[in-house]
Amino acid sequence: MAGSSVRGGSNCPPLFVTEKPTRMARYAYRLFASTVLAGVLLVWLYRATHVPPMSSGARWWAWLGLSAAELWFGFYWVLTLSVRWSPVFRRAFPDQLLRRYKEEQLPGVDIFVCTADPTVEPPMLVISTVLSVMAYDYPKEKLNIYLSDDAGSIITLYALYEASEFAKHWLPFCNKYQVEPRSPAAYFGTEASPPDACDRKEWFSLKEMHKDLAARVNSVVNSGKIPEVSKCKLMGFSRWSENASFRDHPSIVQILIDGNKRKATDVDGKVLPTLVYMAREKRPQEHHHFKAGSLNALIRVSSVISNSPVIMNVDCDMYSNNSGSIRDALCFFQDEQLGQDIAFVQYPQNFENVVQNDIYGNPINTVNELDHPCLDGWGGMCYYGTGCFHRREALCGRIYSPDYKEDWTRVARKTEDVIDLEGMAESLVTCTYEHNTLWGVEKGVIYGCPLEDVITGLQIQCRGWRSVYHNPPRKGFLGMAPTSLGQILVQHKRWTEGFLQISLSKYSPFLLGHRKISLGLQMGYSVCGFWAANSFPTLYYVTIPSLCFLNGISLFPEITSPWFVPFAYVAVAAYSCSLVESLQCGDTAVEWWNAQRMWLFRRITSYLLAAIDTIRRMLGVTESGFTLTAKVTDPRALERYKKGMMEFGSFSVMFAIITTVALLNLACMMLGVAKVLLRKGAVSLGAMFVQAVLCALIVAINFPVYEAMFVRKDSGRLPASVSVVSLCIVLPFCILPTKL
Ligand SMILES: O=c1ccn([C@@H]2O[C@H](COP(=O)(O)OP(=O)(O)O[C@H]3O[C@H](CO)[C@@H](O)[C@H](O)[C@H]3O)[C@@H](O)[C@H]2O)c(=O)[nH]1
Ligand SMILES: [Mn+2]
Repeated sequence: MAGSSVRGGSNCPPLFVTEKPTRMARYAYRLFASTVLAGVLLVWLYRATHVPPMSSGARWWAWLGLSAAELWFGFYWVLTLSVRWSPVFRRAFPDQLLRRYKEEQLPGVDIFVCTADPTVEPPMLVISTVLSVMAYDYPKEKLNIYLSDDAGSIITLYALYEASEFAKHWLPFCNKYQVEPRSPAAYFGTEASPPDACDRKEWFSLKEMHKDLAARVNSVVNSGKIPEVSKCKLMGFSRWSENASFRDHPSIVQILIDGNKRKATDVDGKVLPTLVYMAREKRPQEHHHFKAGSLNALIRVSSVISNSPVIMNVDCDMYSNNSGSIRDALCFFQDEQLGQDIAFVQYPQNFENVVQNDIYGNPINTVNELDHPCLDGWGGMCYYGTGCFHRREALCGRIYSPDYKEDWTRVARKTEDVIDLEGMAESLVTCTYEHNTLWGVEKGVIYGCPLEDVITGLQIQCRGWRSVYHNPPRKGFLGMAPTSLGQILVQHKRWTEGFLQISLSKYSPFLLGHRKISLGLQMGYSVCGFWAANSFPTLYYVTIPSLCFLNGISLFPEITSPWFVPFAYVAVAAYSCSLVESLQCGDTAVEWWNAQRMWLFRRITSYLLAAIDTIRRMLGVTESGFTLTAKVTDPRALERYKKGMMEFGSFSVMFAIITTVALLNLACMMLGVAKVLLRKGAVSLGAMFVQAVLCALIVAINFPVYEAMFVRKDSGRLPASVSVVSLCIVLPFCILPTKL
């Protein structure tokens, strides 16, 4: 995509540029989209003008449902145009930044890492992330790292303490050899031997040191006991009482490295970044608001310790993969011409643990390479909760005004005395602190929604700020994608519920964003906002036409009819376009095919259950929660994942739905074809052609399900209980009246 630069003239060279696809490419896409739109309209027209007589009973009902489904799909497709319409691509020039600002003129940066459970999120994983962000290529005295531990676990503090010791060797090493990535686990995990530039002895001794660190931390994880020697070195350990627990403990803030102190130096005598451990107070009767609550606590704690104008946050499993990310992000904030109103810079989510041809279609390349650049094009990439740089003022509720001038070099520390400072910080993260304040409403991250991040970003944009999306060639962050079907579906259910809640609340992009953000952006948000609404039409489309096929009820135009053309055109055009996009964005054809399967599975399970649960919650039956996404997988399951085998294993309603749909279509296809051939000969297939193809495609895409059901013997296969339940549902449909 060759680009044209959009920027007015100025004296100093820009810190970033924005590129767009060529005008030709944009118009070609729009032309294509209008032909598809014409097809959609014709499909609607056909449905409206060929309604069967009501006396035809089943056919009439099936027709009605199908029309509604197609009406929705058409409408939804129009929404998705917003994330294809006008992508923009950003390029930052950190060298210019270096030339323009001296080190002491650069802003301080506060980095937040969140963890919530030392069993689901192993402390070694957490500290690898912490070490990767401590090692950013940025003046260390300007860098402050805060770890929020929602489990309030002494083991996590211990791991962090060990990390602070290891950092004294790791940071100078990274600096000396320009190491990438700077997560020691990721680095030593991929590099088997020292690169040429490295001193061999130094490299091996550091690797050994890291191995020892892992051994010490893991032994404490296993035993649950902190070694006495460490206890003497860090006062924080004495703060845990016998009866403190996950849900019931006081607030603890512990400054492990105080960057202000001269003695906090690495082995080369250079300053280290400030490192702070925080566990906010938890009491069983007080709602803690999950990750949103910890982020707000971190904002307050950091406000008395460093109060940097820039805040970055990552999930504990998302290490920094690019040591230049801070400088890149600052290029956007500090551009004199265009940076004024930028509230946050979001990096894409990329995953370290996905394999080639991932069976779950995990590499979300089209989302990262197309959807997000388009949101950016509308002036508002959304905030995704991790890998995002924020302007503190905007995050804390400031409304954008052109007169406002940021003081990038401000430093604020309430008191020099560390003990006082910790005490002060602790008083800001008690359970009652937020009572009757605007925290979670106007200030900080918004509460009450499983997608706190998206809603927060939207609110910031509605206050007049813009956001940008930055996707440099070397990925900024790498995280862990769930690698089992159940986990993925559950994660998507949480997201879908979150999006649906947003769409139905006063925070809906159409209400909150009315006249504040562009229509394109409102539509862009709604693409995810209406995920849940896709569930019912999709479920209908993958069951009813097949059942009708079995029963000889035709629902689509005959293959010889001119009305067949729009149906065929829309389907072929939409899918080939999606395939081409996917290939262009770097997916393989297999990945695309797998992603289509996951798309189907998510729609008939995660989206469906999310819709049902949201309705139940609106009726006051259930409360929302946050099921942590697993970060460790059973080694055998991991092997299977690498071999491209889908992981089922235990009973779940979601699996039962998937299997039922798969079995139903298999039965319909076999019985339906047999019937047509036996009774009427192949000629009569004409009226059923579309349904036969649809049914066959559903069968083809469900191949891994049949395999898991009938062929596989490993522990990840479909449990017999799921098969039995599905069979009981499908059987009656196969033997019941063939002429309804
Ligand atoms: O009570 C809680 C629950 C979670 N977390 C942290 O939140 C992060 C994200 O949780 P995870 O289980 O990994 O969820 P994912 O589904 O992987 O998270 C995605 O979706 C979330 C919203 O649902 C976003 O907040 C995340 O940034 C995004 O990566 C992790 O670091 C957790 O430690 C907390 O700090 N406190
Ligand atoms: Mn995660």
